[in-house]
Amino acid sequence: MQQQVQNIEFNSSLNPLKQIEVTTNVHKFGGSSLANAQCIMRVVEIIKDNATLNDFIVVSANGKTTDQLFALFESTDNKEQFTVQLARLKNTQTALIHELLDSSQASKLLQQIDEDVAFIDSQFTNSFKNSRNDVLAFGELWSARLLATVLNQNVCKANAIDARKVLILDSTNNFQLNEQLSKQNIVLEKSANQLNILTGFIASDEQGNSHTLGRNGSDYSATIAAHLLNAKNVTLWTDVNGVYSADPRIVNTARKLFRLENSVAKELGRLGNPILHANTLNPLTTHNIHLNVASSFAPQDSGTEIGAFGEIAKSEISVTHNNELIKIDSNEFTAKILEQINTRFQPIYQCQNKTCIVISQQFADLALQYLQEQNINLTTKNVSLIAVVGYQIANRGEIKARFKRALKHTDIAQFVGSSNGHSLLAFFEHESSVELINKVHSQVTKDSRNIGLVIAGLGNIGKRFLEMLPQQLSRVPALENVHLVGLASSKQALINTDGIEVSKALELFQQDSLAYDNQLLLDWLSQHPYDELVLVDITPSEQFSNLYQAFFEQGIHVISANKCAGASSTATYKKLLSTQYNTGSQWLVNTTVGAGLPVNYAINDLLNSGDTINEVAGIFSGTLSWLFSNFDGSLAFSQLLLNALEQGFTEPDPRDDLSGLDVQRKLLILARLAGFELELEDIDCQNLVPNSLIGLSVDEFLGQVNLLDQYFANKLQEAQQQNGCLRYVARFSKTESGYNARVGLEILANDHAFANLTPCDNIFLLTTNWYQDNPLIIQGPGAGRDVTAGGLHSDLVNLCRELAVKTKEVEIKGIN
Ligand SMILES: NC(=O)C1=CN([C@@H]2O[C@H](COP(=O)(O)OP(=O)(O)OC[C@H]3O[C@@H](n4cnc5c(N)ncnc54)[C@H](O)[C@@H]3O)[C@@H](O)[C@H]2O)C=CC1
Ligand SMILES: N[C@@H](CC=O)C(=O)O
Repeated sequence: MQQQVQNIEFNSSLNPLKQIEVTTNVHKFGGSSLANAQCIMRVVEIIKDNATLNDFIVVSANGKTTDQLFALFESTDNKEQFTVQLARLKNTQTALIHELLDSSQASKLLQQIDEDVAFIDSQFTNSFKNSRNDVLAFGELWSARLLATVLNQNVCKANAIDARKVLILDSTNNFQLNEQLSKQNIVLEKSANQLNILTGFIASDEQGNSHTLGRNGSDYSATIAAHLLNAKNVTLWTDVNGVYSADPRIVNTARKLFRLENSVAKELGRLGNPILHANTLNPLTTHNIHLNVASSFAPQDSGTEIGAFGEIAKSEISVTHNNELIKIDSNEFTAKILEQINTRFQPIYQCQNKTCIVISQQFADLALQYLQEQNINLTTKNVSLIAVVGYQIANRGEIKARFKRALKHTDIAQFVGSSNGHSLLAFFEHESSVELINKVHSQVTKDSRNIGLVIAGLGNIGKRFLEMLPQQLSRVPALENVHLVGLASSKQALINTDGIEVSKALELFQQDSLAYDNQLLLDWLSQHPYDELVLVDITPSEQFSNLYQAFFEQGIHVISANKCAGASSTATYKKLLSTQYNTGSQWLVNTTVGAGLPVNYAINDLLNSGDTINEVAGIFSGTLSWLFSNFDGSLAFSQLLLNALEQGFTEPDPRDDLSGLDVQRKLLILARLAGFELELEDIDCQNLVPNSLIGLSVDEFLGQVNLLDQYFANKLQEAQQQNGCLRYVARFSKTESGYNARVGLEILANDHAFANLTPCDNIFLLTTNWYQDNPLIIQGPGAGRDVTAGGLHSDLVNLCRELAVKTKEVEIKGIN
């Protein structure tokens, strides 16, 4: 959370950014994010929403400017072509300036552009001999100056910094960063209480010569700056909304990886991942700096976070491929040559016997030139790579086996594990086909998605659900990627994005849980780093069920034992269903009626198969079933009620059973499921709680529970006089004009189907078009710890099966 600090001066006439002290964050915007005036204004909005004063903003050149600057060097023998290209560059910049700035702000920048263009023009005559990097630097310089001026005009004070005054490379040490000098410089150059806009991509040496940090070097500039500034976060704002489990342009089941372990991200970069470049992560490893990849086109999406994470993030697997590699074989590599290759050309692979290396084609010319100078005999070959990457994946036998299975019948040239253990590499002497990459991805990831599980309510049923969880997770394949990440009671919550050890969950909850309120819970849930989040509501709380709307809006799936939302007003219920439908979140409510009995599923199946429900009747309360089956006068009614409470059948407040409210809610849930629209009040309900016991607390009620006894003794006598028995019955039937619905105490004949249940059993009698004369009956225990917790587990498995086949259309700006 960002820290608010008072008393820092800022230009109050402008829309101020949040002001913070101490921590600096670095935001880097790539060329496509700054391609035109609209993009730049979008970046300004992102900065307003996400940056704080004293942050560093690192920029690439606008759009294709760097490509166009490179193109100038190809026209050194054609002045006419050169002039046209230079004019195009100038026009792009002047148009941006005019579009974005007031005339007073624009004039200074326009004058600078004129001077810069004149300088570039002057270099044509000497074929850019010594000024190549100076010319390339203009891309980032223009971009930084423009953004700083736009921010000054619209948001807050901003200061453009030429990175050549800051980042100094050591010409005596392979042009490595001179850290000490660069650190001093960045402190000197940065302006306090302003935004500092640093040019990406460029640096200089001690003599003041300009250098570039290679293609995509701006990411590297950003992480270097973060390292020098001891920053907390670096966000790479780009045109994709994260790192995917494979290139989403060719693998349409690729899923976004919300969190990547540092070493895995580094390995992806090393192997040529198009988003994480090889050098980018190097400066981050010494401090605990978080790196985020996010889309400037969809800033509200959560991107990929890279850092030191625990087991869940470490279990992520991805597939990367690279068709632009070159394999160099030689028996004459010496240790010294290999060392040079390692430092200068970032080899992807080096064979154990040191007779071959594989490097990216990007370095091929330079590497071959270097090897020629060493006078060694070698052969070269173009190769391609498919790599499976994951934390210590080389030690995960089952992944290796699946990868090999996918490669069966291919003419693979070599299959090896990387020396760091984080990747398995398959090399081919031809381009890897799209089909093969898809096959490998599907085999090794099994298209699985990480599912976070949050349990709210750790009482009677919640505890049992939790007890059953370890065995379920290890036994049921559909739950393979389910991770317990949150626990909540009414006042305390424990949230751990790295997962809560299931076998010690209650213990950890007792030790580490913190006080929370609904807003805090919602804030956390809205930022969860999982593909899917499932919340199991095992509370009796209406107030908690009021959060469902927000859960569904965020795409969170809900499994309810809590009946409040299912029995809420028609308006609320309909809104929940439509939100849930629109966001694709699922809502499973099987245990709200009949505990683990599959009555909800049966009604759904009948409707899906074209049947119509005409009547629903039965005994829907385990507690009332148990009480009236056992109530023969030998024990007082109150004594039996306390026994039911003890056995976990009753609601937390047993008056919810006795009042009929629980049965009324269940009948409403079933009637709605059957397609009828009605309110709770439309169901006639007989309340068995005398007025004198209604307003009391649960404890007070239990203290005076014997006040129930006389009434029920009388009722029992009445039933016995009629040769019948007492049962609390729910009845719903369709009529010509609508429906009849009531729940209440009835005297039934002793041979009635509802009269001969095992105590605690529920019975549901469904009369439908197809089950007309001989209604469908579902009967069995309808309350209790095991059957209810078991029913919730059944919902969880069904939900996870459904989620496993869910494939999301990958939406990436600039791609589709
Ligand atoms: N007992 C049974 O056989 C069945 C129960 N159910 C339902 O299961 C739910 C739980 O029942 P029990 O475990 O018996 O209740 P309980 O009273 O033993 O436990 C309820 C738990 O919910 C927590 N809680 C209450 N308000 C909360 C809130 N606002 N936020 C987070 N947590 C909150 C409490 O701290 C407690 O941990 C109820 O909705 C009940 O209707 C459903 C089917 C069968
Ligand atoms: N109290 C309820 C519990 C299940 O919903 C019952 O007794 O049926």
